[in-house]
Amino acid sequence: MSACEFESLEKCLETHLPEAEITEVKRILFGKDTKKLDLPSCAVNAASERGFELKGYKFEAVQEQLRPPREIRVGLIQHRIVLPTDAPILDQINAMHSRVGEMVEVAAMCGVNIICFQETWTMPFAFCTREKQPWTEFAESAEEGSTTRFCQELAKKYNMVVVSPILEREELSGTLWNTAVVISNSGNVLGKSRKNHIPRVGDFNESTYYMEGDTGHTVFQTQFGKIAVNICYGRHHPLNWFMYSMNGAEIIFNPSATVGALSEPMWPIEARNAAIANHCFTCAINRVGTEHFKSEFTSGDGKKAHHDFGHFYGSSYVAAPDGSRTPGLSRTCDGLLVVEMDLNLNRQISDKWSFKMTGRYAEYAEELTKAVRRDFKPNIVKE
Ligand SMILES: NC(=O)NCCC(=O)O
Repeated sequence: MSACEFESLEKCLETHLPEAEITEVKRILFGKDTKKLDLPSCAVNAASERGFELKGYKFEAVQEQLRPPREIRVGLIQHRIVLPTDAPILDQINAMHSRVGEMVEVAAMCGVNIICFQETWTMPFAFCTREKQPWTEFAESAEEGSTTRFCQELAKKYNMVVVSPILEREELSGTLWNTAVVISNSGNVLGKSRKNHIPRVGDFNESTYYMEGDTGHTVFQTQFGKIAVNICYGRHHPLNWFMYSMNGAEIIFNPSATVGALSEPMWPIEARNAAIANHCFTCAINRVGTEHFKSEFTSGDGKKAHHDFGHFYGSSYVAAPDGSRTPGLSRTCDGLLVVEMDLNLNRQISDKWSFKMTGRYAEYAEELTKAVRRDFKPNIVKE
């Protein structure tokens, strides 16, 4: 079986492990069991008719005496590109709008309050090619572009916060950015968060296209909680997660595009670890499928030129501050993951483990300030 045919680790465990052992294996691998959500049959039927996986889970918190529960639902959407990469650009964008639109409608049936799409969701992940044309033509204004307009309609129609990661062209300067547009459930653009860390690994030649973000670690106060967006490669940087959390994020989304050969063993660990370390929820989203490009490109490793990036392995999941996590969506199919969470869990776990309280931030800040200077001398004691 090839990597792009293997459906999921969870399915494999369930198929092959004895009944008596599966509960213990899952407890050790995934933490406290997440209950399955009872999703409405209209949503289940619509997902099946429209050919995508629909899964729902619930993280619970203790009922407090003084604070009411803060239960909300998030939706994560992963999908493959709809049309071939050489179809006319507008057709590709429109096809993606239509696919994601029908998935968001199902999310609305499931009572989702905040939805997040995958990184640069309106286009193929063409940055492997290093060609500027035609790929930069997918870039749009974060405030006025057709994709933002489309998401504003969805947000208003379904009373849903929409996190829409796109390739952004800044209107005035023409500069390109990798940006998540955050649209309030009122339909207004609340703001945008630009990708802070640009990969320089494998075929991820993104530095050819856009710059490191200049929006810092913005947190967006929505009606359903405080959210932030740490785009893809930023998940390898623990301090990036940390800074969103320092600014008060209760949920950090990680819209991504990454391939199996490169990052799959890291995928289940990084966002989950960030949830633990920062006493918050994290939501990791990855696209699916293999995208074929007309012109061949090389990977600078002496191997033959090729037409694709490899397999994007999906496996989107949500992690909670207590270290538990949902099962992932499939590695191969389009899917919608609906997760109910009580945001009170963040403070409950913070009170239990106290990582935030016990962090020696003033000391780290002082030492880091020295460490980034040219005249820095590492603190090493020698005999
Ligand atoms: N899109 C992106 O930043 N990918 C980089 C590779 C990875 O972080 O797995």
